[in-house]
Amino acid sequence: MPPDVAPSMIARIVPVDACAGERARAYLDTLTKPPGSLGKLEALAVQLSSITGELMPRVTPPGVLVFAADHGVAAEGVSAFPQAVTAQMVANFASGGAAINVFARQIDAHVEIVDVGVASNLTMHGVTHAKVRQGTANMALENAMQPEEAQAAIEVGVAAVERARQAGAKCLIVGEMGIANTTASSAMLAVLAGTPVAQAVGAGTGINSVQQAHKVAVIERAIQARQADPDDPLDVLAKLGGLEIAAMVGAYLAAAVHRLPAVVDGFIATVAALVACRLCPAVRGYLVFGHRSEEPGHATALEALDAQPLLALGMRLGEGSGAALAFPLLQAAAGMLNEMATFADAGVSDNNSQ
Ligand SMILES: O=C(O)c1ccc[n+]([C@@H]2O[C@H](COP(=O)([O-])O)[C@@H](O)[C@H]2O)c1
Ligand SMILES: Cc1cc2nc[nH]c2cc1C
Repeated sequence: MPPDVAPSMIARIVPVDACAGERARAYLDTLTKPPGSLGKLEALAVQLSSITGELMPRVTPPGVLVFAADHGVAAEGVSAFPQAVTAQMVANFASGGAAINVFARQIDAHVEIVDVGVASNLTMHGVTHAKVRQGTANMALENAMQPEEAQAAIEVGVAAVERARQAGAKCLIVGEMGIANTTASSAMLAVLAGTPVAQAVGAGTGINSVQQAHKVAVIERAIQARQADPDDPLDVLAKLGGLEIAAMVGAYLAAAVHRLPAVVDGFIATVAALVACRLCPAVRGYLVFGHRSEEPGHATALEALDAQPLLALGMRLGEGSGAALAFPLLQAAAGMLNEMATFADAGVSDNNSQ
């Protein structure tokens, strides 16, 4: 059995640098604006300094990582779309036609699509082959993954961050694609946050209320049968999770190891972030929450992480789309620290001059 990747990563994570954050906070008040007038952007600038340890943090170029995998629980009829759409969308990502491709081009991001567990064999150009298995098992009938498979999928996420870093990425935008992964995420969230399943379940890709009641029943049955330990995030991940969700956990851990800001996307991404933060609470400081998804469980997941996302655009797509759209705000926050003139530089009277 391979050595557990999560503990070895966790040992390398240090909390964000609060002193660097304080220096940025003080410096912001010397810039040519009334103190605090850039609101949440100032808090974001402070966070970027505390993540990188630098008064003048850099977030460009960003790297987009999209992890794709299938879910055995799709066989229970919990999604509005057939399982084949996962592979079809991976092909669409590879040819540059998906929303994430468009948004990534707008921010000059390098994009890597990683097959961590798509059910069919993919051979197209532009997809990294890192398949751990051909989709998870149906969690209603058996554990979604073996613990070693979850570990291997975490390792896929770690390795992808390493490649993004080698390619020069200064900020990570992490996304996913996987038909039925809202079912896995809702099950994980219900166990990890101790909330009723009905509160963690939504329409995903667009199921109706009758189908949603069925989805709740499938998840309740799976939770009852799997008996995942709520105090053991890796147990929850392996028994109820997904391969792409595990890869995202690995990506967030690796971002923290390398002191890179990671922009969290929607519901599935936030549940993965919750696993990473339960494994290592110091990861939380490295995460910037891009948007609030329409998926109702997202509110519960965000609350569990005490997170307030930057945007709320009524989106529920996934792929990293909401995180990519939030990225220009990180650019603005970093740009403020790097480029704004101080009162002294610009010869502008500050509020202590009268
Ligand atoms: O990111 C979100 O908040 C989000 C909310 C609902 C659906 N999705 C996407 O839709 C797919 C999962 O939906 P479903 O209905 O198949 O479970 C998966 O590919 C996700 O990327 C994503
Ligand atoms: C078309 C489609 C695109 C997606 N992107 C992320 N999840 C998705 C689900 C569907 C169904």
